[in-house]
Amino acid sequence: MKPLALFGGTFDPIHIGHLSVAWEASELLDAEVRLMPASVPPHRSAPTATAEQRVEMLRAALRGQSRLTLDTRELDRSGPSYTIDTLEELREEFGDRPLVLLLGADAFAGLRSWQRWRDLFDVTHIGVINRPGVDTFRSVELERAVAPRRTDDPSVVRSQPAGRVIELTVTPLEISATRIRELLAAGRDPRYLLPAGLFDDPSLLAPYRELSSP
Ligand SMILES: Nc1ncnc2c1ncn2[C@@H]1O[C@H](COP(=O)(O)OP(=O)(O)OP(=O)(O)O)[C@@H](O)[C@H]1O
Ligand SMILES: O=C(O)c1ccc[n+]([C@@H]2O[C@H](COP(=O)([O-])O)[C@@H](O)[C@H]2O)c1
Repeated sequence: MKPLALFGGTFDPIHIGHLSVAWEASELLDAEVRLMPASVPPHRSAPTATAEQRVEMLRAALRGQSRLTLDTRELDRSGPSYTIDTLEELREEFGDRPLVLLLGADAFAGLRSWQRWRDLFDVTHIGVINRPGVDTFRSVELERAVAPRRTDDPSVVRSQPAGRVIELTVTPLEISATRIRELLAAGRDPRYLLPAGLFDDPSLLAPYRELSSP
């Protein structure tokens, strides 16, 4: 069955790195991929842009293609957007369809500090995406914990609803939202690090440009 993959993030703002790795993950898994903005991202300070502003940027970024779509369900909940709550809700909705939680290697490295992290494997597979400068299995404890679940075969992921960890090797792109916020705050114009749609409406990037205003 065609898997449904969820790529959660703060997307403050969405950048070309997110889009490119999500696109390649969708090809590698032959999956439908949804970008899923966190309303209140756990484990980090409040984003610069509001949830509504981040969703507007995502809409602008995703325009003109249909492979990647938007899932705003986390905006309907108050409090921290714990992934386990979201995935349990998705499991209820999608029955036995394979679900894959896509995580960049840096996000995956912190998995053991997540809310009820072990329960995630009851409801989803995890697809780990390489990221420049991050050793995907740098934590021996995490490597040991997931070793029995690892596979490099997408057909295994397609044949069961949850419980496996698959490494997805994508074109590495050293782009981060932190760097983009710094550039915008410095009055720079990171045109080719951001999707073109974000430049169509000047109000979309205003929250970051305002950081440099006196
Ligand atoms: N260039 C990239 N390559 C691979 N994965 C990425 C890349 N950028 C972001 N991700 C992944 O996308 C998800 C959402 O990331 P997030 O929205 O926090 O972006 P970020 O660029 O890491 O932001 P920030 O710099 O603000 O921490 C995470 O799983 C993260 O690991
Ligand atoms: O559920 C948790 O405890 C948890 C802890 C940290 C991060 N997450 C999720 O991981 C995704 C990436 O987070 P971030 O902070 O790198 O944008 C995003 O969907 C977050 O909601 C989830």
